[in-house]
Amino acid sequence: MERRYMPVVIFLAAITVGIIIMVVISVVQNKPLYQKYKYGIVLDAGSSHTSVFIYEWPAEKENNTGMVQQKHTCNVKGKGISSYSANPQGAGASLQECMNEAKQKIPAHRHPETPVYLGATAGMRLLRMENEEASKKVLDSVALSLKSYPFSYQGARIISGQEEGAFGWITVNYLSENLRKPTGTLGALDLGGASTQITFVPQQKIESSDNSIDFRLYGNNYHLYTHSFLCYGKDQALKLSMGKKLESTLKTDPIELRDPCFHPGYKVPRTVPDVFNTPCTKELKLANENFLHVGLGNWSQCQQSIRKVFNTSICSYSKCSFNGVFQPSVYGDFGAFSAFFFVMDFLNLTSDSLATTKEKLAAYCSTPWEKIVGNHPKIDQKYLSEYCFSATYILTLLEDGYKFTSNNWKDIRFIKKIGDSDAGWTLGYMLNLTNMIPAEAPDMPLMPYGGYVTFMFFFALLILVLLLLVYLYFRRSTRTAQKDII
Ligand SMILES: O=c1[nH]cnc2c1ncn2[C@@H]1O[C@H](COP(=O)(O)OP(=O)(O)O)[C@@H](O)[C@H]1O
Ligand SMILES: [Ca+2]
Repeated sequence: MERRYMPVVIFLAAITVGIIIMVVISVVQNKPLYQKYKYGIVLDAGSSHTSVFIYEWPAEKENNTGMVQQKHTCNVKGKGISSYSANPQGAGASLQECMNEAKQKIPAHRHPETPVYLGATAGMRLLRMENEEASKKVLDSVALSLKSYPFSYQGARIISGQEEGAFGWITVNYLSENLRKPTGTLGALDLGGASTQITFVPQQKIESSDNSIDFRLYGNNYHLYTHSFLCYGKDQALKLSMGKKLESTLKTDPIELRDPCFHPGYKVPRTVPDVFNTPCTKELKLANENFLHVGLGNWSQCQQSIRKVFNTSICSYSKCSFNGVFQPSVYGDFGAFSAFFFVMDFLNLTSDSLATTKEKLAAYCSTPWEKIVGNHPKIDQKYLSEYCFSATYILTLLEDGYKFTSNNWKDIRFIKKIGDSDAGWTLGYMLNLTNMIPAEAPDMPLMPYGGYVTFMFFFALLILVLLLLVYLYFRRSTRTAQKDII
């Protein structure tokens, strides 16, 4: 081969190698060239109501953190499934409207592969304690209803308090993309109507095995503390607290229950079984079944009365939250969701110091009931009348129960959603059951997307320049050759 062609050969070889590198990188980087979405459905059968969550994720990226998003939610009309104990068929029927909506929201060709899970929480735990047969019938009824849809039915069951706490923790940390980073995680505080959960990575040893859960996620080990207090959701706690007041006052004053946790001017006739119709309160045999529930609107007396539902005098560990339950010192930031958020957000108390929160709440509780109703004509009066109690309960639970202080109060973030997805146990439950959180970290793309685009751009530019140089070189050498001939 003539020597003058050597540079051409080298240029061509360089170009070929360049093209091969570009093709290889683009194949590795863009394995899925177009995105297909997959779906999953979880029903949260809570004590007060049932919600249907539809999740969506890119089919090829299901093992990456933060990829699963909430696409849609539907609130089932009426009360929670545990309220159908006398009419179990009604429980299954109640789900129809939301399940039909799910059929509309998910593309038909995905229906057969879309898993459906139903998890029932504390309302059903209480019904199971009260009447196991009835709780089975209710679960059978919702199972039958869910099986009639074209989705892939994966079961309807009562989840444990530990699962409820741990999956809530997984949800908030998955959505905050904390799981693949060496940085800290977010503790999870969930307040329901019938139970409440606290879950976090503690700094101290976990002294009771009931409160300890271990996970290996994306190559990291997590040693979690979790506890679920049955009967300490806000609706059952109200019954506990009213029950205590009734026990001490009805004997002397059988007509009126004077309650500092309700607004002055609030007066509602109630019956004793209204308060004692749950396994959380002991049955009281009282001749007079009717009483008048009268509000006093006194925040500090309200807090005093709520403190009585927390037993802090027994503890067989180095430290306890309440009722003899082991709890290490709270550590790190916390996401407080569900009713923690609903109540504190309604009262605009999500971003003040603990002292200011107490001051504002005291003023709110002492506001006359008439004025509260006038200010919020559209809010359901049952919810409205209970916000003073609920917020006082939340402060007492967090401060006296879990031992948050004015110093770490700001570590509690009252949240409803992270991105488009609700904070709650449902997402974590689905991620776990579909094995979407691998124990080991999945392969990362070769380079971040921005770096990839820049790289490809400059590489393409380089090849263009090389082609230009080859062209110029050829033109010059042919001209020289022609001159030589002449
Ligand atoms: O808009 C609201 N304002 C106040 N409380 C609410 C609102 N929406 C839901 N809640 C309350 O949140 C709680 C949800 O509890 P859930 O039904 O999940 O019970 P569970 O988790 O104990 O089984 C209930 O006490 C319900 O009344
Ligand atoms: Ca709940």
